[in-house]
Amino acid sequence: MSNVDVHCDNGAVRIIVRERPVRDAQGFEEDSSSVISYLEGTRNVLLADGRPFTFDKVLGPNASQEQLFLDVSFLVEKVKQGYNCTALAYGQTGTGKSYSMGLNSNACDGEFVGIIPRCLREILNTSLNNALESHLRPIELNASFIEIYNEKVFDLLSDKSTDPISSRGYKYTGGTRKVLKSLEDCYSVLLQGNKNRHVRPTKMNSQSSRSHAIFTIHINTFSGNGVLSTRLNLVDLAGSEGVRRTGHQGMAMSEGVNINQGLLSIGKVLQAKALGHKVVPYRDSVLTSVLQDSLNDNSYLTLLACISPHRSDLSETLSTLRFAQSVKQLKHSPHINFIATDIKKNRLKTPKKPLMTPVPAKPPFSKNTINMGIKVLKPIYHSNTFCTPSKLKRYANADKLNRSEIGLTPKQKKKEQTGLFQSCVSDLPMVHSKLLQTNRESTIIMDKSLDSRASIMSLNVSSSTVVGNDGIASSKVISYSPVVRKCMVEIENVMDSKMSQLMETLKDINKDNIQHRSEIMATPWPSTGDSVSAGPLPLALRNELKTIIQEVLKENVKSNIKISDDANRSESILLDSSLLRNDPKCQLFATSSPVFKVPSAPNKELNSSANSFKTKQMSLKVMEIDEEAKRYKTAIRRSRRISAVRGEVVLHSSFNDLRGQGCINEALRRSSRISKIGAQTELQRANDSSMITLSSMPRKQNMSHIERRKEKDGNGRTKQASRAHNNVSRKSSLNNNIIESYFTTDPQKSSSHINEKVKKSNILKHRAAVLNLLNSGSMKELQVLPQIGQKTAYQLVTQRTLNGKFKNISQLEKLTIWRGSSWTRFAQANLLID
Ligand SMILES: Nc1ncnc2c1ncn2[C@@H]1O[C@H](COP(=O)(O)OP(=O)(O)OP(=O)(O)O)[C@@H](O)[C@H]1O
Repeated sequence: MSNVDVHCDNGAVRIIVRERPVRDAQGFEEDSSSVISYLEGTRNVLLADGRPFTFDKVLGPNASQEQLFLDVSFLVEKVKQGYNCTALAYGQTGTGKSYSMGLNSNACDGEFVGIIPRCLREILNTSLNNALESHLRPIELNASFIEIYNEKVFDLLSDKSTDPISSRGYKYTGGTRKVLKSLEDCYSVLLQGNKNRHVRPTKMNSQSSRSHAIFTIHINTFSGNGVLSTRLNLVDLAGSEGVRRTGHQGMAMSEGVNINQGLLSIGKVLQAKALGHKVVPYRDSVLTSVLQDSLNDNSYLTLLACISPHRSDLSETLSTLRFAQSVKQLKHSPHINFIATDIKKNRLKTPKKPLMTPVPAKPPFSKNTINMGIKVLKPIYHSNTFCTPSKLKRYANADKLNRSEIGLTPKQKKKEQTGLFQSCVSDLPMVHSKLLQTNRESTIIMDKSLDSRASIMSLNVSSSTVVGNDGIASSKVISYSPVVRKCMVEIENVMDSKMSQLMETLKDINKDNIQHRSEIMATPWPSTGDSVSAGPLPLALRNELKTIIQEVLKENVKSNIKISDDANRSESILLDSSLLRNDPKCQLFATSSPVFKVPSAPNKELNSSANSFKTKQMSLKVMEIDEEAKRYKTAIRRSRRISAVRGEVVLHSSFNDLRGQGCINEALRRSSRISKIGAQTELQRANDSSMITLSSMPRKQNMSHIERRKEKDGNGRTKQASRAHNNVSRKSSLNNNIIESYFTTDPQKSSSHINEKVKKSNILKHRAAVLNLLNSGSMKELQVLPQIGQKTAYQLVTQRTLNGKFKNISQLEKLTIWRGSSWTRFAQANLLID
């Protein structure tokens, strides 16, 4: 058995096992034979009672302190490089931990000096050498010495070393630091700490350490603009011991328990780290919480496992060897602890972001601009302005503001206008390009005000659908703004004059071709939605056009079309000048813009008899029909309601007449809501004028319509059918009474001097009828009344069911169903209040 020099690797975690010499047989029986053996030729394998264990280095009982330090000295090198390092002495009591670490009584003398003084000496020599070589890298050495005794931290270098500085639950913030400038300082620190340490003689060791001692060498190396702050922790753990063998009692036994607890917790921490657990129980004991920085991954760790050669200590020896093997599983990856102190200096050295590129100053005028004494304005973006993203965004929005409401710049708008005119001209199939070229300048007189307005106003070109008299979409058309339409009227005028010239020319040439008119009429015209093909027209088509244009021109000459700048009057203007447009074959001018929302049927009527009416007469006629349509709509609505109540659809003759005149087209476009408002207005008007009956012509017609319908019901039905019908009509007789009450008064009387008594009695009758209807009518019947919708009817029926019939109007008014002015509107619409 010989001491084996084992080559150590440079791993972050290293395990060194040292066997102490055989103890003297004092006090208890000892077996002189050792249970530890070593394989020859190997330096890192030992056999404990025949069980092999492999470590980084195994030191036999004859290994000197110098040999041990050589295996540990690499930690000194790592500390000087800037890494945190920890040397941990672990083992059974009396196995030479304190001896190896150099914390026994004769620590500073001779060859028995342990690891701590040797490290101090090595580090101190290095710092002195560096100080001599260069003043740029001075080293600052400090030492702290604490112990953990009974789960309390004691500062061994403090004057009050007996007072704990921290205990379980309180964070350890560090002890007294002694500056180390010479070997004497180092020795004095060691002696002071050893003197204050808790030591008790035991059966196993005459100077048994009863605490875990932590000697820390703090090294601050100034490097450049920062400090390398590292520390070397040299830990002498208390020895594990069995109460039975040591024979401790009382305080000594409690010390042993705490010692074993600390060792157990450090074992748990190392095991958890070795197994890769995310949660490491550092706070299980004060020992592990103090050593947390030394046991983490950012540290070089060397474990010195001290074992006993005696068979009596075999179990403890095996336990220590197993613990050492588990620590070998740790994978540490330490890094240099550099603390930058000169922050300002570092900041200055930090590369700055390149400055934002300024927007080049754009001169407001070019260099060639002659200075006419005008004060040159400063550019908006001067050279000192940096073009930040927010500014760019703001300028982009400013550019958008210069655009028109349709998103076009003035230049783009002008371009669009030019293109529009060109397209209008090119799309006119009957206008030949040569005609426009001749005498154009003398004919076209574009108003400048129009031009300027066109540049200001938007083009507003949109497409929509033209709805025919039957309510079916007939064609898709394009609508333009009033300005564009005026311009198109100008083109019409030009075209008319050119057409007249053309007709005069063609009149003599193509007389024979007119005979083919019937064939041309059968030729299908392109639909409005299709693009009209440009190019030369067939001869037959031109002849047909000639006839149409001749007819139109006659009217145009008489109409004396004028263009007004008043955009509001563009409706009538375009109506008057739209003779070409009214022709179904000239659909280019067709439009569904609001301008052309006048009923189309009168236009048709006018078209059919265009030769017999003058333009002014046409306008008057249109206005008359339109007014009539407005007057008829109330009567139409009421007759339709009566029909709906009776469950039949009655088409009044006047209704058909209206349809023929195009008024029904207007009525169909109106929503029921507008109709209700109209009815309310109508009733309001009747109320204001103190006239119950409607004296106008449509009301008369409506009255006659109801009477005729009654006669028809009486004469045209069989007895059975009329009986069944009477059942139905009886139900809605109240409704009819209400509605007819509007018409029963003699119009002559109402128009002249109406009798107040008759008026009052009629109102009372009417109110009684309304009340009866509210008390007996169904939901559907109640909705016949103005201002009664589905919801109100439901609420009225509900109130009637819950509270009984309504006795009078005031009871009706007190219902909670009315919201806001709904009662007033309902009462006024039904003449329930004056
Ligand atoms: N390798 C060795 N060479 C010579 N003497 C040794 C060696 N190891 C230990 N000793 C001696 O054994 C005795 C006990 O050593 P030490 O106090 O260091 O044990 P320990 O492990 O620290 O015990 P404890 O844990 O109780 O403090 C000391 O007197 C010491 O001189």
